Amino acid sequence: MALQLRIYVPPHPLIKHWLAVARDHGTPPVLFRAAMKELGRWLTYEAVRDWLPTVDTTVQTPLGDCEATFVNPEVPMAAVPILRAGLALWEGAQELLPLASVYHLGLVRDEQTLTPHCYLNKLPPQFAPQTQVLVLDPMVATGGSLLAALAELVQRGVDPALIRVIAVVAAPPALQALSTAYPALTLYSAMIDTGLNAQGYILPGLGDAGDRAFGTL
Ligand SMILES: O=P(O)(O)OC[C@H]1O[C@H](OP(=O)(O)OP(=O)(O)O)[C@H](O)[C@@H]1O
Ligand SMILES: O=c1cc[nH]c(=O)[nH]1
Ligand SMILES: [Mg+2]
Repeated sequence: MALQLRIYVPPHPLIKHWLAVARDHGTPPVLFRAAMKELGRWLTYEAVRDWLPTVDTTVQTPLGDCEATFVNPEVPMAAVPILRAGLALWEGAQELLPLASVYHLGLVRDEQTLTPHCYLNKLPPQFAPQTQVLVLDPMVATGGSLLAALAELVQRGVDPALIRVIAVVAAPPALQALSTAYPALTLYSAMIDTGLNAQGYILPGLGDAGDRAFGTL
């Protein structure tokens, strides 16, 4: 059977709540950052529930032996926040993935062409085999930035089937492009919105996530 992009919109009240806070145009940067942090936490919680590698063993409680399951620290785990706005999501995600190696990728869209320009690439030349990668990009609009990030990962040996993406708002043009280029990918998003405006912003979206997070409107 052919692979198909898997898109999950977790029906979680906390995700809905923090998305509403982030969308509200009156939300100041300090609260917007808090909302992105919470969205990063809960979307990651959902994204790793059947994905975090575990190892079964036994522990001794004060009263005796007990079967136990730990997160397996041997399996390589990487996180790739796409700057700037992905940093705000990572604030929450890092509390769930303290063992992940963090590789920052700085991408900014050209406002006219909407193509991404890379200004910082801290990815390693090659990832270890079987590395699981969580990519954090809050806005997936045209999908250009995410596609550029995925190309860098795959070029460095990452299996697309081992990549999970968390986003806050995704738009149909991006999902179409992702599904064609990376059918093995899995994406978790707080919401899928209707489309883009002429400037490439998601409608209704939440505006420019980077500017709102860092107060640079
Ligand atoms: O799907 P796309 O059309 O590529 O748009 C999505 C990108 O746009 C935003 O970044 P931006 O370029 O505004 O940089 P910033 O995070 O520094 O504001 C957002 O954080 C995504 O990375
Ligand atoms: O709506 C959008 C689209 C791209 N980048 C953003 O920050 N917001
Ligand atoms: Mg921006």
